[in-house]
Amino acid sequence: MARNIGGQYTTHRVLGRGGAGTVWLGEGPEGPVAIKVLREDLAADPDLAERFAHERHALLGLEHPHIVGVHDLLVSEGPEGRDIALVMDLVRGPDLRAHLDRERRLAPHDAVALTAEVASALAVAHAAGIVHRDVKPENILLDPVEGGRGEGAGRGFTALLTDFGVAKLIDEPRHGGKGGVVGTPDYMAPEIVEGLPPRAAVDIYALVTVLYELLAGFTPFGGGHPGAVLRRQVTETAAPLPGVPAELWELIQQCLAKAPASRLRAAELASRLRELLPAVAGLPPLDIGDPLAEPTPEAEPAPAAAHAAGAADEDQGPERVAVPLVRGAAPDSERATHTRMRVPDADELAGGAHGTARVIRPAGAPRAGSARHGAAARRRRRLAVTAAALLAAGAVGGWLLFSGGDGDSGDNGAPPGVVERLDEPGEP
Ligand SMILES: Nc1ncnc2c1ncn2[C@@H]1O[C@H](COP(=O)(O)OP(=O)(O)OP(=O)(O)O)[C@@H](O)[C@H]1O
Repeated sequence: MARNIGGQYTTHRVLGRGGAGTVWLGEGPEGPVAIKVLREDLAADPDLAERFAHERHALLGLEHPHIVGVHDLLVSEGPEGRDIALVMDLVRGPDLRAHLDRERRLAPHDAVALTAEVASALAVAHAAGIVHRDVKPENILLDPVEGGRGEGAGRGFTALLTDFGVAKLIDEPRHGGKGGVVGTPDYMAPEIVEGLPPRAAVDIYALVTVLYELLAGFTPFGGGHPGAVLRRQVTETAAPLPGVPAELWELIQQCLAKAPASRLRAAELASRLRELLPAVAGLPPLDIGDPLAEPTPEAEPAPAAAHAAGAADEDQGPERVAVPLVRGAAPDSERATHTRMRVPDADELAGGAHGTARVIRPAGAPRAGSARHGAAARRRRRLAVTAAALLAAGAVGGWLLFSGGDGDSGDNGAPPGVVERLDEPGEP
C-alpha cells in the first residue's frame, strides 16, 4: 500500500531489505526515487534523528558519477511513530552481490574497471572527510548502460557506491559501544579488528577485498565462523591468484597490507587500476580451483602464508598450515554481515599464529599436498600441528559476540554504522 513519507514522497513497493531498514521504490517531486526507511527501533532513537540532521549537509553534498546520490534525509512524525528516511537516486540494476552470485567470477578487465570506478567514488568521499566503512558487493549497485558508448558500456553497467548515509548514524557509542567492532567480517580491515579507529584506508582494504572476490569468486579471508574470518584478517596473507598479471597482484597485495599506511590512497588506486586495464583486456575469468568445493583432507602448507612467515626454506622456521575451509565463504545469503563483537585482546589474536589459509591453484592442477607433490608430502609428515591449528580456529569463537545473520543487530538492536567522519578532511 502506498505510504506518504515526509509530505513529499510516496512509497510504492519494496526493492530490498538490509540491516538498517527497507528500501522502497518511491515517487517524489523529482520523479521516481529509492527511499530507504530506517528500522522502527532506529528511528525511535532521538539521538539518531539528531545525528541524521547533523550529517545531512555532508551526505547531500556527496556527488560523483559513481556514488548513489542522496536527495534528501527526512525525519518525520507519522501516525505510527517517527520515520527516518533517505531519499536516493533510483538505480535500475541489481547489486554486485546478486551479479556475482550469478556470474561467480568476472573477467579481469571488468573486475578492474568496476573497482576503479568505486575507487574514484571513494576518492571524492575521502577528500570530503567521509569514510564509508562498509564497502562490500551489497553496497555496490549496478546501473545498466544503454547503447554501446560510454564508461561501462562493454560490460553493460557502471558501478555506483551506496549506503554512505546510514553510516555515521548508527556507529555511535550508544550503538557500537566503546571498544566494539562493527562491520562485515569478510571485508573488515585488520586495524578495525584490533580496535583502532577506522580511517580511509579501511575502505581501500575492503574495496580490494571485493576486487579479489570478483577475480577469484571468494574473498581472501572468508569462510567458516566469523571469528575465524576476523583472525585471518589480522594474521593471514592473501593467497596468490594464478593467472593474475604480476602488476595487478602487487597492487592487490599492497592494498591488503596489514599496515593501513602501506595501502594506496583511493585516487591513486583508481588511476593505477585504470593504467592496468590494457594489461588485462581480453583475459577470461580466472579458471582456478575452488578451495571450498574440494575440501583438503589433510593439512597442507599455504604458499602465501608460508611466504609471509619467511619460510622460504621448507625445513626452517615455523610453518603455518592450511586446513579445510568450512563452506560458507562463497557468495551467498549466509554470509555473516554486520558482526558485532568485542575487540579480541593481544593473546587471543596471537592464538592465530597457525591460522587457516587457502591453497589456490589453477583448475585441474594437482593439489599442492597431493602424493605427486613430494615436498608437500614431506612437509605434511612433519606437520603434526594441524589439530592445534583447528583448535586455534575454533577457540576464536570464544571471544566473539556476534549478532550474525543478515544484518540483525546485537543486544542494542543496532546494525553497524557505515560512515565515519574524519578528523581532518582528506586524511586517510
Ligand atoms: N538506490 C537504490 N536503487 C535501487 N535499489 C536499491 C537502492 N538502494 C538499495 N536498493 C536495493 O535494496 C536492497 C537493500 O539495500 P540496503 O542498502 O538496505 O541493503 P544492504 O546494503 O544489503 O544492507 P545493509 O544496510 O545491512 O548494509 C539492495 O540490495 C538493492 O537491491
